[in-house]
Amino acid sequence: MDYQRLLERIEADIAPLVGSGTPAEYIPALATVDPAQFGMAIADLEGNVFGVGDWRVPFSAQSITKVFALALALAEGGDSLWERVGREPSGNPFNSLVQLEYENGIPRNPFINAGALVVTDRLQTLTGDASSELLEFLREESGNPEVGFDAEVAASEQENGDRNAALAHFMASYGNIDNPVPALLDHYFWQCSIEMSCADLARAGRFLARHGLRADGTRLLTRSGAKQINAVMLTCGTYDAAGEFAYRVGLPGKSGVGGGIVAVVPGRCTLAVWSPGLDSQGNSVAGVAALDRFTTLTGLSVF
Ligand SMILES: NC(=O)CC[C@H](N)C(=O)O
Repeated sequence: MDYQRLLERIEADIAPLVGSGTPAEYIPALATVDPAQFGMAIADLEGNVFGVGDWRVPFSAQSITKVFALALALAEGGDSLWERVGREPSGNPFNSLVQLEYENGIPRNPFINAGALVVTDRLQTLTGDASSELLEFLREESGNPEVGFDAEVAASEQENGDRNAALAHFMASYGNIDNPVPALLDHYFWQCSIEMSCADLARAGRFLARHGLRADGTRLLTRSGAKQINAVMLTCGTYDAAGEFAYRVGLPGKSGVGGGIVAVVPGRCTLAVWSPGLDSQGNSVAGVAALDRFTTLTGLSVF
């Protein structure tokens, strides 16, 4: 398949949508990003990367990092993580508190903030330095040693982090957080602040398309483990829009409020798209439309 021509067609098709929606306003450092940007990249399993638009521009990966943190926590600590976090869609906004009390401090899934805090807590216990471990992993998988934290975004999240702090303290009251909450929040905010381009993210996500094999050919996850993460991405990766995303795109995907989305075609390729304007559920308007075009034009969905 000529991925380059395909990407150019998609870019032209969705051009009218670039700039629609609004960048995340609750994190001030993200609110000022120019919404009129769009990039998209495809990394195939032979090592090629194709891209259009702003595909080499680093942006705030935000919740996309939750997939990589989950993969690491499962690879290093095994399935006991699932005793502390579920695998069901929440049907609620990503930063919602409402289910936690009547579900005894067990978050619905690892991709809403509450669940991601549990995953980072687990990774912190396993490694002693969750955010640095994650950064190192992302550098290795993307092949880009320049991937780094954005200190301004991390500080902005910390200063406006009451909701995440509330989630973490509330889960700690149920015994579902092992580390001191301030240290956990620190690692979580640094994790969310990691800056990557579409090219970096498409490369870094290839282990999900390669059934668990890392960039260097070693195994991170079993074939079944990779399938399981892809399945949770499909059902929970875009929060309370996961049903709509599956309907339109038909691929496992994980979004972030920086406007990025990573999607996986198992056995074939990984896609990353970025455009900062978000819809009301926190997913990139032009990004979802571009992935919708991709599966519509190619038939490469999991269905
Ligand atoms: N959906 C997201 O990307 C949310 C991540 C953001 N850092 C938060 O914790 O609120």
